[in-house]
Amino acid sequence: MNACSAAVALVLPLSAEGRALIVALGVLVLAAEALNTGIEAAVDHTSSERSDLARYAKDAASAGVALTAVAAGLAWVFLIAGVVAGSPA
Ligand SMILES: Nc1ncnc2c1ncn2[C@@H]1O[C@H](COP(=O)(O)OP(=O)(O)OP(=O)(O)O)[C@@H](O)[C@H]1O
Repeated sequence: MNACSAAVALVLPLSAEGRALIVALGVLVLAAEALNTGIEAAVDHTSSERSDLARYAKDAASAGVALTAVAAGLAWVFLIAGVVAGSPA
């Protein structure tokens, strides 16, 4: 998904800043996914029992990933709107 996003950003007539934003947000999503994976592993290592704290930790980490993906999606919306409007994006 990130590779597709970066490839499309390179093909579309975006400014260097627009391309940098898309690539940087893609890397941020990967970083958030890595942190989420680490938190899931740490929680599972700590205990295999179900608990509210474990659920909170995993859900918060997962929400962090979702928020970075939303940020990347919003950046795409604004950049595409700029391309459609003919203004430099
Ligand atoms: N130890 C736990 N206690 C309470 N809720 C949990 C726990 N582990 C996971 N959950 C809940 O399940 C959701 C999915 O977690 P996760 O992706 O780790 O899968 P899982 O429930 O551990 O099952 P599986 O490992 O079989 O896929 C979490 O976002 C959280 O809401």
